[in-house]
Amino acid sequence: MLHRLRQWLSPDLAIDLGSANTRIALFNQGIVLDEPTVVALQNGSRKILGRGAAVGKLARQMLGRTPDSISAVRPIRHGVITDFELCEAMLRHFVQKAAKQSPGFRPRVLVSVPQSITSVERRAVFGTAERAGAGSIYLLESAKATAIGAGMPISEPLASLVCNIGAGTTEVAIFSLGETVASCSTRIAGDTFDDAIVDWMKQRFGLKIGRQTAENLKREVGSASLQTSERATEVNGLDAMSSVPRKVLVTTGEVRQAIMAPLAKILSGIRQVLEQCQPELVADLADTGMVLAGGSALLPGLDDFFSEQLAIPVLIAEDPEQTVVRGLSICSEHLNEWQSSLFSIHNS
Ligand SMILES: Nc1ncnc2c1ncn2[C@@H]1O[C@H](COP(=O)(O)OP(=O)(O)OP(=O)(O)O)[C@@H](O)[C@H]1O
Repeated sequence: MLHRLRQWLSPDLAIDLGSANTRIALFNQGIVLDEPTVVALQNGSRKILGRGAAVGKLARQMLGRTPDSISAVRPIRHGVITDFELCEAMLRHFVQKAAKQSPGFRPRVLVSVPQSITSVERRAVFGTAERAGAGSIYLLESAKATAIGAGMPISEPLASLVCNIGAGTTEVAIFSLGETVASCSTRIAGDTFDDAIVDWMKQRFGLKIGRQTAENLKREVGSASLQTSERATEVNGLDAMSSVPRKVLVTTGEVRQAIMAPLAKILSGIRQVLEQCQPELVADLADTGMVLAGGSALLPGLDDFFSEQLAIPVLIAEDPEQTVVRGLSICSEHLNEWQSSLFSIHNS
């Protein structure tokens, strides 16, 4: 009864604070916010535009096409906070938007963090969440949140292999009996694919394009596998020599070539995780396979690519970009059960 009253006055929040997107789920209500992790500032100032409201979707519209007087900033890079002040202001805005809190009450929040986070970076997340209005704060590694969100049987004496490829980090882990048996966290993910496309367009076509155009190109015709049907799209850019606008036609095969180097690095990270494991557990994976999550799991053919290279089945989680926040949400509804997996601090 008391628990229900507290949830009514100040509902628990599960927050996936991602490099590209922030997602918030509320106790018993599911995902209530899904917005880009971006804030828009007046140039030369630290003030967020629109009296603090130019964050998320509104700020994203400004990214890449901002007038000279406005800059759009992502306060999280590779899964860790790089600009505390802006991250705090953004988070406060998102928390207020996600749930009405009764005066005097601070919500309990559960936030995902990369496995490779340092103790200093972890303290920064606690501090930022606290100043943004959180009461008790719990942190959970995003690989474990992914496995929970994907409904994997991580407490059983079986190997469960998960790979979450977001925008700024790739988190790979094998779980068995509730413990992390082997893991790897790299800063190669969707943003790296976009950078690789920018570089490749310059080398191959002598065309300069921005990151946003590269991301659109990846989403429109990108693929990781030869089995995906070939598509093509026209890309606008600036001629690298003459600086005049120019268009080129880019195909699926060309985007695949552009992102192959970062993809190979992610593959090598997964292989390293497999090598850290006992042969019996790795043998389980021939049946259980790997679950792929994170927004980059939406890249067509990524499951076929990993499946061919690793010779195990690969499944894409349902709504893969939401797997982490789903896992956090499940965890926040059963906090006692997952206590041993969490880092926490408590404020009144
Ligand atoms: N259809 C698609 N094809 C390829 N990539 C996609 C597609 N849709 C989204 N992405 C990529 O997914 C990434 C965003 O994923 P996600 O929202 O899981 O990241 P994040 O949680 O913000 O980042 P991180 O967990 O790394 O901090 C971006 O790089 C985006 O380009």
